[in-house]
Amino acid sequence: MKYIEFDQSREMDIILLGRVTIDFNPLDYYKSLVESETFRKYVGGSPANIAVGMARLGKKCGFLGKVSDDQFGRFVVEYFEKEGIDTSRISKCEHGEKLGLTFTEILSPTESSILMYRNQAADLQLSVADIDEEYIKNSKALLISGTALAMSPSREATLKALQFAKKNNTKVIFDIDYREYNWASRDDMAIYYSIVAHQSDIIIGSREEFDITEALLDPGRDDHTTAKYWCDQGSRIVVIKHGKEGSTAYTYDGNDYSIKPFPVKALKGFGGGDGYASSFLYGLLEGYEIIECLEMGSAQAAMLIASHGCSADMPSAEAVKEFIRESKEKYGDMVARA
Ligand SMILES: Nc1ncnc2c1ncn2[C@@H]1O[C@H](COP(=O)(O)OP(=O)(O)O)[C@@H](O)[C@H]1O
Ligand SMILES: O=C(O)C[C@@H](O)[C@H](O)C(=O)COP(=O)(O)O
Repeated sequence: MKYIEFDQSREMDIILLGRVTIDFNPLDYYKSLVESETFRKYVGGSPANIAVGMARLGKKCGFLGKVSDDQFGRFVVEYFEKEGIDTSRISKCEHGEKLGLTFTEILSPTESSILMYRNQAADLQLSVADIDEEYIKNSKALLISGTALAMSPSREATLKALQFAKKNNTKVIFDIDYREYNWASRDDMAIYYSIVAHQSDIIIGSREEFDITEALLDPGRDDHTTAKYWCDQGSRIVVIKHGKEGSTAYTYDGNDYSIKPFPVKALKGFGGGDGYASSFLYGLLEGYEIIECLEMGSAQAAMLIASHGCSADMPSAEAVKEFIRESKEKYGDMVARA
């Protein structure tokens, strides 16, 4: 059963809107950031990672974002171009705003944290003037990363993109992508997350992210109540992730499909979410059954957990499928059957 029908006549598969930044991941990991001395630089930011992920899987991606007018801004644009991502809607900041920087701390395979430098972050300078209807109309889907709603002018730009997507039947994917930085209050998060969630065809988030989104509605829901609420509001698929416990996709017809994480030798704790979104959405765009989308998402998430980088380590579709074949031989099926 296909839960979502994309307009296959459109040239672009997906536009990613929001944060593009730089990740600095320690090469001398398994110690604290206080002690780490050597870092490798990667393109970062959740929607940017997903753009690279989906481009490597073979999808035609475009990015709607803002970068600094300096060497780092050039680095990310050139990296995207090398990956075949359309950069025609990435513009430079004009008032000296700088790309956000993320220093990651990898204390152990299971304990990681991130430290973000996001004062006057370039990505949050995206403005309504940067959003044009034709671009959105030409894409099958638009992914909105929740952090883009944290501040003006990016907040209004995001809501403008959302309106054009709704008007033109461009499917809206909302990756709640909660990052505490740049938000003025929990109420602001609940207000803006829920505005977008109410209009999304697909919502992806962790339990904590749904709790934040629902804080002014009816806090304390369980997963089934959350999924039913958002599907009653018009969503076709609601994905709730539970880290190492696995994840479930709830569909508008009242069904749910669960997948366990693939066993893997973890290197770090982050990056899984972006790997997951890349393959899950790839599967949907390919017209796969939802359980196959989940299997690919969970597999790619595990591959990212085992890698040093996020964007740079995104695999090809063949590599994800090979990983699934090998894992199934060793460990059996990851589909959690009721
Ligand atoms: N240790 C792990 N081993 C294998 N897969 C994992 C591991 N931790 C997380 N994952 C996978 O990554 C996905 C996303 O992780 P999660 O922590 O839920 O989201 P996020 O990274 O966005 O915070 C999970 O649903 C799971 O499939
Ligand atoms: O999203 C960011 O700005 C930082 C990412 O580039 C980072 O590497 C990361 O934390 C990925 O996290 P996840 O995929 O949500 O686990």
